[in-house]
Amino acid sequence: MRFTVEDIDTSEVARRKALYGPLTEVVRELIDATIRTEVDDDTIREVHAQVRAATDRLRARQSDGPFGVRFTNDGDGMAWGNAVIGLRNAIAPPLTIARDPDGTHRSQFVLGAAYEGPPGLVHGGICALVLDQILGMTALAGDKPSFTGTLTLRFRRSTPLGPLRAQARVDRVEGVKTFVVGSLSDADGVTVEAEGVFILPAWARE
Ligand SMILES: CCCCCCCCCC(=O)SCCNC(=O)CCNC(=O)[C@H](O)C(C)(C)COP(=O)(O)OP(=O)(O)OC[C@H]1O[C@@H](n2cnc3c(N)ncnc32)[C@H](O)[C@@H]1OP(=O)(O)O
Repeated sequence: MRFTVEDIDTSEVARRKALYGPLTEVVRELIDATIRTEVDDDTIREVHAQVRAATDRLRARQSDGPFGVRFTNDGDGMAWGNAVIGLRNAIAPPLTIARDPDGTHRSQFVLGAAYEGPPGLVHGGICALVLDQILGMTALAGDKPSFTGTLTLRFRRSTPLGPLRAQARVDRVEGVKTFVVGSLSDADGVTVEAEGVFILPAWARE
């Protein structure tokens, strides 16, 4: 499992964020544009070649596998490949998740064309993805890892593409298990309710 420490300071983290963040954002836009474009065939072929060339340039030097979760010496996490919050992951919406003083976690975000399931609606698996992340981050206590054991969703009504909110809070802790509840909402209220059991895995127990 790729939890690693990188010997870098905050200014280097800031430099990398400023470098990679805009690249990821333009690729994210490219995904949306690829779905929605109605330009002519020749333009599609030209853009295909340009994207192919750009991809080949990036692949000239790359890591052997996924990004992993890296930490700085100060213990700051860099989950930059994460599918929901990753700074370097263009399929991540991305979510910025804030923690209230009482431990509740919240996020406001927009899900566009790349997350469609039924027409105009968010794919149910994407709802699960977002809720798994925010419930999982809510379950984390200190530097201990926490893995989703069971995630239960109730899709109360369809979730429209567009601006959304998610929130989560710890319901209770029983030994190595943290029970978290949360929801996904649009402007009219809750669309999906979630309950999760997050577990401190045996290999991380002292
Ligand atoms: C910045 C970084 C962001 C981090 C946020 C991450 C958010 C995303 C979270 C994820 O998506 S994690 C990836 C999806 N989950 C996994 O891949 C987990 C795969 N499963 C496992 O690794 C293990 O099965 C697991 C760690 C869940 C449990 O294995 P253990 O060997 O540690 O469990 P053990 O058998 O010791 O059981 C401990 C307790 O948990 C209970 N338990 C075990 N598996 C369970 C399960 N699946 N669901 C509910 N409860 C479970 C078990 O009954 C027992 O309860 P009691 O203490 O009351 O006896």
